[in-house]
Amino acid sequence: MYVDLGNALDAEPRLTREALERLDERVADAHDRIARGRADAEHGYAALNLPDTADPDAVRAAVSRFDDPAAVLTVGIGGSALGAATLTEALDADVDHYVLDNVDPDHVRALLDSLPLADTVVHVVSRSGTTAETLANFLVVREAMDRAGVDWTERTLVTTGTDGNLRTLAERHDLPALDVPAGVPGRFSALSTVALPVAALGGADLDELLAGARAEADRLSGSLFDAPAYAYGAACYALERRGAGVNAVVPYAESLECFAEWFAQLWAESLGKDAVGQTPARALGATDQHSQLQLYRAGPRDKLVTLVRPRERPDVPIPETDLDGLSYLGGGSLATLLGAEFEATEASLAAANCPNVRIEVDRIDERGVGELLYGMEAACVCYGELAGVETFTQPAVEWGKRAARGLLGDGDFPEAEAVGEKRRLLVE
Ligand SMILES: O=P(O)(O)OC[C@H]1O[C@H](O)[C@H](O)[C@@H](O)[C@@H]1O
Repeated sequence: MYVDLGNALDAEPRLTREALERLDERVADAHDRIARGRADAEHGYAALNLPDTADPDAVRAAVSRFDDPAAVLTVGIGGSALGAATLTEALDADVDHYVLDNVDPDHVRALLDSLPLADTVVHVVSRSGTTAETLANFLVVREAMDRAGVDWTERTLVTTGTDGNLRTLAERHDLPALDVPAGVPGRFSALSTVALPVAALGGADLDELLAGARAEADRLSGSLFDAPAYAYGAACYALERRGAGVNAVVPYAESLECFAEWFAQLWAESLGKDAVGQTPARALGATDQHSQLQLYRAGPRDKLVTLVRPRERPDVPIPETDLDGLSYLGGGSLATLLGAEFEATEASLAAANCPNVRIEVDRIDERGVGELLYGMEAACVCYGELAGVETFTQPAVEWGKRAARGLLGDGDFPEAEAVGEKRRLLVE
């Protein structure tokens, strides 16, 4: 992964090279802390060991029972869904991958009605094994398979923690089950049993994916000027401290659209604590140049824009045309056009003093995606260390989960009482 911070300097909010150099001492401390956490496989830090601890053979063995399915349905939410969706989209999986992460009844019904259930693998994923949306959706999927005369126990793979409802269910029905590795929070689990099975079913080379991640891990060092992941994490932290409370992530590749969604969870849940954090915004280049860019360039000076692209990509030629006005396009190519749009946007932000960072990988392939996902995770952990937040918890999310469980009658949760205290100013 390549990180170019040039356009993040001396813009507004103002971050200087000298400030980054001063911050580098703290990056060295952060690196020591991260290295210690990894060595002791502490909760959260263990995720940064996945390039070495993940077992691609076990994943391949677990999916080998499913013979060339037409579709894979991931039933999971948040970190139990976004990593898988990111991988299959980025790597152009050779299987139709669907994700059931929401419990909107219309959507669930329509999706299940459209799936070839007899030829679909259901991968149900929940680290805790208790997430209401996931468990409810799985019960609905099971019943739909029953009704379609499909033996769901033959079509289901489970990934979960050592206990919880999903583990009980897997044991009761003797379902094949993979363990979520210990110490790996959901949003850091893309390179584990959580997302690798669907990537394997889609024909991805898991070894190359992990090799890419390992290459990025090997670049971690005690200076942000030598470690791309830390360069990004530290620059984001420093810019946020100076007022860049928004981080707009703009991949210039359709196949990385979901990556931006994955990044949003990683950044928001990990760093949004103690009144710090950077709000992730999602956009897609070049499409959103024609919608959101106006705000990024000319709106409040509270933003960092992160531009992401591969250095090489397959191309499509643009046919010659005899229309004079289009002669600058004819004979060119779509990749050249997209590259020009990327550089024009970058320059336009810089000209307006909007800090922006360029992140590149060589190609959007297993290696590049492994580097990118690992790099962003390490960047996030570095930012968390610098900000002094608990990167690997999500107490604010848990609050809402308890309130919902209380409302649904799953126990006595004081948080549920807040629902009855809702204030109203209803305008009809
Ligand atoms: O994997 P699960 O335990 O079902 O959790 C799924 C998701 O739910 C929660 O709300 C957490 O905030 C997320 O970090 C997590 O990824």
